[in-house]
Amino acid sequence: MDFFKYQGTGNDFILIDDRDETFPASQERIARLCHRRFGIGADGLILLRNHSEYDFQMVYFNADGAEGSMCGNGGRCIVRFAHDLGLFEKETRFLAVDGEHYAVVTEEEVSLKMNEISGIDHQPDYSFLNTGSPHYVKVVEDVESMDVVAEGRPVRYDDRFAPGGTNANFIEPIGSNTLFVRTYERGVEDETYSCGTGVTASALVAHQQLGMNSPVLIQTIGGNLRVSFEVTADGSFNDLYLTGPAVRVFTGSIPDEFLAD
Ligand SMILES: N[C@@H](CCC[C@H](N)C(=O)O)C(=O)O
Repeated sequence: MDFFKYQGTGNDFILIDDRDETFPASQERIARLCHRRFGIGADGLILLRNHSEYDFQMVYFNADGAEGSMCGNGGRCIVRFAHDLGLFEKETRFLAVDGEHYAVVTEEEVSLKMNEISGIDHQPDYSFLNTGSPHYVKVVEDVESMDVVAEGRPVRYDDRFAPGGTNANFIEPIGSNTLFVRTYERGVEDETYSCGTGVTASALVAHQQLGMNSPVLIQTIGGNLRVSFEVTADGSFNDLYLTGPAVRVFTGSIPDEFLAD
């Protein structure tokens, strides 16, 4: 079976064209394919399937092999994949676990529309919101030198976010409208180079807590993204877009023994 590897600002994914629905999805198999020593290596695996009302459907699994909530960078990567497969020309609508998404591609970038966000829970030392996946966001000093795994893992498993847990983002303003964001990702159980739903959450928190305006520019370990949005009269965020590069990095074939039971 063929596979494709894409990355969006260093958040990397195995993409499978599963329009014939023959991929034998199991948690153990997907975790093995995502393993960086015993498999292909990736932060997640994404199936592209047919859907009668959309250009395609995205089915996302975290690196631990469990089906996940929405993945923003994965969403941008599957849009690039669908474009490479010739499923649309410039604009697309597809279905993901959190509903319909619209996206537009250029040569350099994929811009993905995220769902409207109605509220952010601001606590004294952190904020929490769901941008398709749950995100804790904390403003810190010197984010580049902090130990994201040591700080993020206890938050990910904290009782306040049980039973599902949360992703944990640490953000620092590095310009009037620019943030540096680092993320501990649930389901990868490590820091990733970038997290699209996390970056989106971070930009909205930065708007409310740090006075940043749309578009908020984001630096991650894996590259640059930007988040644009409109704020409605009731304080919700709509016309929310996550924009940045999404690139095919290689193609290959999964040996039959990996796919056999
Ligand atoms: N990398 C993702 C987030 C994927 C979901 C996350 N690991 C979770 O389980 O909440 C992104 O780019 O948004």
